[in-house]
Order: sequence, then C-alpha cells, then structure tokens
Amino acid sequence: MLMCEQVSLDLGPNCILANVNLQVAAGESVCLVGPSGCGKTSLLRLAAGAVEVSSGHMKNHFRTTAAVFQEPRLLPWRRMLDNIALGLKARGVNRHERLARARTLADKVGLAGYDQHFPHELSGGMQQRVALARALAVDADFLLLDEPFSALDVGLRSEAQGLVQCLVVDQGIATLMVTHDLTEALRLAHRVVVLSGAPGTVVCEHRVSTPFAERTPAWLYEEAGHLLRQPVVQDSFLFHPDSEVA
Ligand SMILES: Nc1ncnc2c1ncn2[C@@H]1O[C@H](COP(=O)(O)OP(=O)(O)OP(=O)(O)O)[C@@H](O)[C@H]1O
Repeated sequence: MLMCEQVSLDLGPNCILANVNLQVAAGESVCLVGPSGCGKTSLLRLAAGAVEVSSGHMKNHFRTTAAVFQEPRLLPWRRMLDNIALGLKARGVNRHERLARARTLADKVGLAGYDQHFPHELSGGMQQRVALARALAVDADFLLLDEPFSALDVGLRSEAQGLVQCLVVDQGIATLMVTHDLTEALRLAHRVVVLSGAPGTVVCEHRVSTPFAERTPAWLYEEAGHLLRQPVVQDSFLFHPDSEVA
C-alpha cells in the first residue's frame, strides 16, 4: 500500500504540494488529474522515493515499484529484448534467464517476433509497450505511470490503455497514473483523484464503481460530463461552462 498523509513538498522557495492525503491499496488503480503544473509528476516522484517530503508522511509498502514515463526512454543501441531485460541485468539475473523472461513479457504486450529490432525500428506505440514490459520485468506490484500514452495517436492509445487495464484486472498490479485525459482516467481507474493547482492539493476523489467491461466510450463521455459538473472540478480545470467565450 502507498500512504500519503498531510504531505507537503517545497522546491526552492515554492510550495508545490500542500497537505496531500492519498492512498493506493494493493491491486488498486488510481488516476491523478489536475491542471498543468499542479504537482502530479512531483507526487509520483515522491511515491518513487526520488524526492523527500518537506512535511507529512509518505510510506510506500509495495514490494517493487517501477515507473513508465511519457517518453519510452529505451536504450537506442540495445535490441528490444535487451531493453525489456535491462532491470533484470541490474539485479544479477543471468543472460539466459533474463532473455527468457523478456520474451514472455514481449509476448504478453503483443511484441512477439520483434526480439531483434532496435527502438528506432519500432513504432511509438510499440516502444511504449517495451517500456511497459521493462517495468513489469522486475516483477513490480506497483506501477507509476506518468502520462505514458499522451504521445500516442488515438488507436494506439486505446490499445495501450487496454493493456494496462489487463494488468490491473488480471494480474492485480496497483497503479498510480497521471493523465490529462479525464476519459482515460475513468476508463482505467478504480478511483480518480483531482488536484487543484498552486499549491497542489486533493480537491475531489471520485470512486468509479462501474465494472471495467461496461466502461464504453459513451459511458466514459457521460461520466466525464458528470464529473466536470462538480464546481471543485471545474475550478481545478478553470473550466466554467457558463462563462462567455470572447
Ligand atoms: N526541480 C524543480 N525545482 C523547482 N521547481 C520545480 C522542479 N520540478 C518541478 N517544479 C515545479 O513544480 C510545479 C509542479 O510541477 P509538476 O511537473 O509536478 O506538475 P504537473 O502537474 O505534473 O505538470 P504537467 O501536467 O504540466 O506535467 C511546477 O510549477 C514546476 O515548475
């Protein structure tokens, strides 16, 4: 479990996050949304242990935490399987074993047959799937996802979202994911957490009880509409439906 209690983060003279309370339980998928600059990535960095809280308590009780970023961050001189196996090498797993595990994961993310390809020979969506497989290779029970699909076109994005949904539903991997896309959050999350800006703080938590299989596109847009009708959410996104457009 991840537990944030009254967490604040100052960077230089600026208060980036203030009194954030957030929990992610085992197997739970939580999506963070909020305006640009409100501290979503900073919160992921705190969860990853990359930065220390300025005040409050942050405890990550998951066994293994792995991260996937907006850019796949693959090693261009390494072939696809070696990129997936990177974390295993760092953990001292022998080459035969790590390639076998990487191949199993490549199959799982739909990349069978591309073992010997270099990153530049793969599409953006495929590269992002390699990054996901690399995170899974270390047997993570908690994934931090920082807008992992924002650079993908609509079709690839939907495919990648389906993959993450499978990880959550079939394998019970917990996720904390940052996205700008409310419909993406509603598709993938058990809970959507809305942050407001400057400094970032939680203004709304929305539990999504509709089963994943029933979250059709029509449902997603309707549910996003409901959420955006809440004044705190509108304020967070500076979205005022009744304001005049000049
Ligand atoms: N190393 C740093 N030093 C000082 N300020 C920083 C540092 N990193 C981030 N910030 C500031 O912290 C604030 C929050 O940044 P962060 O990247 O966490 O926001 P975000 O919500 O993820 O933004 P976006 O949605 O645009 O990606 C921003 O104002 C940013 O300028």
